[in-house]
This record gives sequence, C-alpha cells and structure tokens, in this order.
Amino acid sequence: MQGTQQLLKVFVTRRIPQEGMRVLNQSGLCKVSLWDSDEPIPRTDLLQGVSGAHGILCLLSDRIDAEVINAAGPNLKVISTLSVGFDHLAVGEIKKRGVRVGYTPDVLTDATAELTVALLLATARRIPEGVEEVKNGGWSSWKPLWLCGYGLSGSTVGVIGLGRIGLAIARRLKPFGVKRLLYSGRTSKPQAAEVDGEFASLDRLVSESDFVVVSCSLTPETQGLCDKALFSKMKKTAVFVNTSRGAVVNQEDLHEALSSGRIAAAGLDVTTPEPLPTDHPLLKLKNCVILPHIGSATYSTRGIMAELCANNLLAGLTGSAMPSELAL
Ligand SMILES: O=CC(=O)O
Repeated sequence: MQGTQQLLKVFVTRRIPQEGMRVLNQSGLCKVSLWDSDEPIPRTDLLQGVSGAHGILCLLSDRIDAEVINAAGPNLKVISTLSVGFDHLAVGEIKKRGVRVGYTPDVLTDATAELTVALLLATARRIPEGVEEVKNGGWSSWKPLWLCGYGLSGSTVGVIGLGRIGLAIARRLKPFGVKRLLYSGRTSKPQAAEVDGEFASLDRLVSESDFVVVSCSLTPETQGLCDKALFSKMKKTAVFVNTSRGAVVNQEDLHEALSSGRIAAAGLDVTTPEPLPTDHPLLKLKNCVILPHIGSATYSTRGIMAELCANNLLAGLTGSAMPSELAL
C-alpha cells in the first residue's frame, strides 16, 4: 500500500460517470481532485486545480493550452480527454513538453452515428415542427400539403469526412434506400467499398447531394469549410446536417442560406459557441433543428468513455501503453 505522499496527483475537471471514477479510485495510484459539478470549471479554478498535477482528465469544453500546461507544471505526464475530438487541446504545446494524450475514439462511434441519423430524419421530416404544431393547436386536420419534407429513399447522400463516424453513418443510412453515397476528404478510402461510397470533390458532393452530412474533424483546413460559397452550390432542396464541430460551419452564411431558402433545412448537434445563446438567430428558424451536442450521450457509451478515459490516464501516469493514445 502506497503512502499518501507517493500518490500521483490527478485533476478531473468535471463530474464524470462513476465507471471512470471507480477506475481511478481503485487504482491505488493517484489522489483525485474533482471539480464536483456538472457545469464547466471557471478558468481560474482550472488553473489552480491543475497545479502540480501529474495527470489531467478533461472534457471537450476545457481549453487546454500553454497556460494550463504551465499552471500544471513539470509533474504533468498525461492529459486524458473524455472525447474523440481533440481540437480543444493545444497539441503542439503538449507535444513540446513531452506530455502524452489519451482520447476516446471507437467507443462512441455507434452512438454518434445513431444520433446523426436521428437528427437527419428529424430535420428532413420536420419532426420538431410537427410536435410543436400538435401542442399549439396548429393541427387542424390531415392536410395533403402540410408539413411535407424529404425522404432518403432514392436519394444521394454526401458525407464530408468518411472517418470512423462518417462510415458508421453511411452504413446506417444505406438501408433507407439511398441510391448514391458520395464522400469527400483528403484521400479516397478503401473501406468506402462497404457502402458503395464514391470519392468525390467537395464541390461535386455538395452540388449532387440531397443530404449533406458533415463528419470531419475540426482542423485549420476544415474551419469555416461550410460557407456561403459551399451553400450556394447545394440543391435548393438540400438538407444539411453537422454532428462534428460547430466551427466547420460559418453560421452566418448558414443562417443566410436557410432564411433565404437557398437550402431546405439544417440539423446541427454542434454550434459555435456552445451553448448557443437562446436569442441566436438560428433558433428563430423553423427549418433549423439544433441539439445540445449529445452525439455520444447514451448511458452505456458515456460509461465506457469514462472508463477508457480513466484507463488512458492511468497508463500515462505509469508510462505504459494506453488503450487509446493520440499520436502527436
Ligand atoms: O464531440 C464529441 C467528442 O469529440 O467526443
């Protein structure tokens, strides 16, 4: 049994599922300090909390930059994020200091793909609008021309970024009768064969697709990728869906495209900023369905993510192989 002195200091920036806390507490390796709240830690508390930490377990809403790494100091060995996305981490700075990074790919792929399909269908078939009409008395009768939307059968779907999640989305959409599946990205992918995916330029993808689904990671190349120029090439009947990161989309341009009827509708699980202010213009549009970044939010997925995240952290503390280490 190690004495308290030798225990390594771990800082956890938010309440996480108990599966993760159990792994940390039962390891006998670390002394865990927790920001014991469901709400984000204020920056000053974060900087204070990480001081002297050997490991930091963080979320996608925590910006981990040079300031945080400096505040942690020379003990810091590992940062483990409870997310597959890592655009909130200053990887250059982290690498320079020889700190290792763990993340949670694969385990959230199915949940996120499922949510994307739900959002696509909700947006295309105007489900939130329909629910609202039932509640507010707008449902006067069965009407042939009322609340019509767009169906997947016979359609062309374009997936921007056919990575793990993009492929899982494509796999789920195909059985709805999708006729053509286009995808864009840096390179063509052999695994696209499984969904009869056709590699296409971004321009071709957006001009030929009935549904445009964004599933790429946020990088300097993809920041603001979906802008006025891109929306102007889409079909007027196109349904746009984004479950990756809000900053891939220029929201002003999206608002313009939606309010002018340039495209039919959009479903977003991610926005800039998050949360989106409740008076944001996008929230006034009936043809825009916005969710609060819940792609991976199933009980079991979040539990498995927390466990993986904790195991990544422990491996980083002990200098052993991580279950999921980010190559820096
Ligand atoms: O957006 C969710 C994640 O990156 O895990």
